[in-house]
Amino acid sequence: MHTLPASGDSTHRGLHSLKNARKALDNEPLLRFREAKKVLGDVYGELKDNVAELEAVYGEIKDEKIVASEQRQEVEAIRDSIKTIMDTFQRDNMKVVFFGRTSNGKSTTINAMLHEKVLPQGMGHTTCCFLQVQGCDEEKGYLQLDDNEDKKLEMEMLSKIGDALSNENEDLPAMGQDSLLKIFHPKQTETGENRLLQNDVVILDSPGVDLSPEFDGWIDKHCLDADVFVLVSNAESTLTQAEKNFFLRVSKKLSKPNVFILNNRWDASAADMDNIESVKKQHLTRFRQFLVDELEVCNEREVNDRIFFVSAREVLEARLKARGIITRNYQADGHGTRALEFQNFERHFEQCISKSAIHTKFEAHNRRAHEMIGKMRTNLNTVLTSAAEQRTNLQNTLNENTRLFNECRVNFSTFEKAYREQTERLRAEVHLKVSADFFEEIARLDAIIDRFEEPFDGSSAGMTKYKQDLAVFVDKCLSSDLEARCTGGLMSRIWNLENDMFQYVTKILAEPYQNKLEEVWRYRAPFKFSICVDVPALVNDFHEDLEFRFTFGLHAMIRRIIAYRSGQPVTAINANLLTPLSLQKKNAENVVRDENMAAAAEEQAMMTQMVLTSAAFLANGSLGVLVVGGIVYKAVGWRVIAIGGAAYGGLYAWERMRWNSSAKEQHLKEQFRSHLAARMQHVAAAHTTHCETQAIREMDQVFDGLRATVGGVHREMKADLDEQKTVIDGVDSVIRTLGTIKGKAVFLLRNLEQFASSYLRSDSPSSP
Ligand SMILES: Nc1nc2c(ncn2[C@@H]2O[C@H](COP(=O)(O)OP(=O)(O)OP(=O)(O)O)[C@@H](O)[C@H]2O)c(=O)[nH]1
Repeated sequence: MHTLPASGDSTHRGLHSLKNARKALDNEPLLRFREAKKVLGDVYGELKDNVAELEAVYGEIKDEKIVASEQRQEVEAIRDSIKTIMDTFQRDNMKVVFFGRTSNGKSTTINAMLHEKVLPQGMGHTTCCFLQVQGCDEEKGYLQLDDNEDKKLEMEMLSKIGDALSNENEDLPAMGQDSLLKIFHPKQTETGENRLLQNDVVILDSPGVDLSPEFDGWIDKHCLDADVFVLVSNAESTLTQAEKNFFLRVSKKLSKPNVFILNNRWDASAADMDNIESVKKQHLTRFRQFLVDELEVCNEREVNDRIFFVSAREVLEARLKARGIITRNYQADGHGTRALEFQNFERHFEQCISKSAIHTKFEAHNRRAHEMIGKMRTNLNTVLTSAAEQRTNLQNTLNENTRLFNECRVNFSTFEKAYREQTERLRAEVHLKVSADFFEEIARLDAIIDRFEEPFDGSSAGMTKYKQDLAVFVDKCLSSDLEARCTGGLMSRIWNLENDMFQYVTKILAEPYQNKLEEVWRYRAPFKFSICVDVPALVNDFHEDLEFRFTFGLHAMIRRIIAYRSGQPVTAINANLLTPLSLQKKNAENVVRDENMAAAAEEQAMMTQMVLTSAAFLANGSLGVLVVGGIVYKAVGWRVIAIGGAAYGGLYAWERMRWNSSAKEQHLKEQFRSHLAARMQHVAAAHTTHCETQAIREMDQVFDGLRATVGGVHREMKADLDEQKTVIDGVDSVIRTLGTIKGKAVFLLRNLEQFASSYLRSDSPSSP
């Protein structure tokens, strides 16, 4: 017995096993069915895996543009069809139906073919319903009623249920003639393997056709899937009309059924040696006529392999004896020839049933598999086309976005360069404007100071407070004036510049990102210069000089010279210049406040000393004075000297007369203005730089804000690009996977073609 791997065994998938075993299998037609079943089962198994893989791939693709619901549903439908076919596939078998009149020996023939007494037989026994024998993997056989598949009955019940004459079957379920009782007989028994059952052959025994049969019902219920019909006739009589009628109905319902005719009980004719050949000839003529002309199921050449003269009883008993079940067997003359004829029948029967079953069962499955693979390929092609289109779209979008991204980066660096140039230009403008405003404001100082109307108090404390208040007042006026001038003059310029920057950056950003910029821009406060002149600090070293001092007096002159030489306001020069330095140091608290001022005081003292020394030199050198006086006297005459002296004295008297409180206030204000103006000129450069810094800082802030936003946008764009690349990679991988599945489908198609040529083509060994 040849053993084949069980159907669905993946390690033996493919057709190669077939080729290797081809020769052996040609002699074992029943194995061909199993092998074909296995090969096609493997194809279906692979198709199922393929569809499952495809379904999983579709499941992962969320994009409806690639896989439309129509394609998904189609794959699900293919998956369900495969499952249904595979389920029926497992049940596919080779079916033979035995017909004939009562007691012609159908049961005996079946038992002989099974090498075992499976069905009850005997003269006293009449089969009353359809009995179907099929193999089971269990060790012990059992019965099953067709309409109650869940219930297993004991094998011992068989003779009671199947026997119409039994008295004990009254309490058993009523079995109509067309009802079916399934007999599951172990494929493997203690005495060996049952070849037919092992190879998926199902045998159906029928009630006698002479028992008022309902042919149509029988055929519809039990015979539509039959591969072979065996008519067991009695060699001692001829074919009855009932037998003929049955097969005429069969050949009407099934196109070209495979019919074998067994002339059973041929042993009974053995005694009549003289007539045997003429009887056989007579039978043959009738049967040929019936098969070829009436039924038209075979031609003259084939019919010889369809009619056999046998003795089922002899064969059965011989086989039972061979297995040691009985000790004596029935044999009549010529039993050897009949035994050979029976074997001949079995060989032809096996070839016929195998070929027929392969065709009827697997041709349809093969065609369905073709259709499903075709559908799957069309489905795959649709999805592949959509995927390719989607990929092109994605790639175009990616290219466009990459171009926008690069363009945006280049534009921003161009913008940055332009921004640097603009800021430098703005710096120059701020410099010009602020310094001009500042100097204008210095020029307007007397007007500001004149607006200060606090009553003037000449006392020392009153003076200090007056000066402090004046400083605060001027500071306030100056700061607000300068702020208003500078901001007013530059605000629109700065705002325009900022707006231009915003507009430019808006333009270089792609549309979806523009609103981000607007959000940043919307909450920006307008620019304003913050100006702090700090007048109190500037007039910190201011020392008013309200002593009456004649304009052309020595003291005033020295101070003016020192102020001129040191580049400081005259009011910053100590009033007590002629007081010795050692004495001044005792009042150091008031005069020298810090190291700088100490250094200034020391410098002033040195200058005073120098001027005084020069004056003393002139005064003390009497000879020099006399010489100079003489020269002057000689040059201009006494009248001019007298007029000069009178003018000098007159000037002194006039100035002395005008020296009152109001004059002091005016003097103080004038001194304050002049001191402040000089100080402000000193700090003008620092002030301008401070304003420039503010303007530049403002611009930098705006630029930084824009850069941060653009940077964020760039990061976002980059992330988008990366994501798009990932999506494209995903689509690529889908296309690759689908390509692989498509390749597998093509391979499966080839397998199906090969299957068809090996099993289904008319010139294949299995073809009928
Ligand atoms: N001499 C002889 N007797 C046979 C032969 N075949 C069957 N018989 C006998 O005929 C009788 C009836 O055989 P079955 O096999 O029960 O006949 P059946 O066609 O199954 O009858 P039903 O079950 O009633 O339809 C049995 O006693 C068999 O021993 C044969 O070839 N030669």
